[in-house]
Amino acid sequence: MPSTRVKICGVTRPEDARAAASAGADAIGLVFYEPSPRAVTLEQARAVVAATPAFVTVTGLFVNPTESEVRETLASVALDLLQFHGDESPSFCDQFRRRWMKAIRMRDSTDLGSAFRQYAGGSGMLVDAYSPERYGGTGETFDWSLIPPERPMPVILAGGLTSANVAAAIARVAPWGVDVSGGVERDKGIKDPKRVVDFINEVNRVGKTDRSNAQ
Ligand SMILES: O=C(O)c1ccccc1N[C@@H]1O[C@H](COP(=O)(O)O)[C@@H](O)[C@H]1O
Repeated sequence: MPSTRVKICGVTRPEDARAAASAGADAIGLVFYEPSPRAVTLEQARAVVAATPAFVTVTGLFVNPTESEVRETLASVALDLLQFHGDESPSFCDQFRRRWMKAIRMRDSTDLGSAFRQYAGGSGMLVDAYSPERYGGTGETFDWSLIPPERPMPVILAGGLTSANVAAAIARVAPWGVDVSGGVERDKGIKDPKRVVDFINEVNRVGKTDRSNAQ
């Protein structure tokens, strides 16, 4: 039985990528969205990628980018997976010949079943907390019962996760993976190695005995 996968998002420094990989992260995330305090330049992104070992998936996070922004980033940074965290359409996400996942910001009225159908071409669906002020990285959780048990694709749970609540989240949602940013930081954009280790240890403690739903 596979353990729940872990992505450490908002990495800005090579040493944080190395620490995440050593702690057992399956993926890291680079934020290409300038308003974010975790945004990286292309140069920073290349340095992080160079420090990331094989078999750790490098994810590029975008919020309502233009097509040329994504293409220019792909031409310059070796990304394995694209994460679209804004209002991108399925055809926009699908045009880069790269695996991608759509982030859905959950509110009480969100119909996740419809989102699964719309974004069926993705490699997964990331579910995050809704905020009227920000597109993500809010550090807020949401009502996990909004995620239905039937899932046609892997679900990655995000939003306000920490080592203190990730076990409960996995027990409740049984996601394919979890994604964390603020919950493992020392300062915005600077990861805390101990928090990263504590988070991944907690996932591994409970994740192996749970139903890690691939679907
Ligand atoms: O990290 C950001 O600054 C960010 C900005 C815009 C969109 C998404 C962003 N981060 C993603 O948000 C979720 C939840 O983050 P947190 O753990 O609550 O801090 C996660 O997927 C981040 O990758």
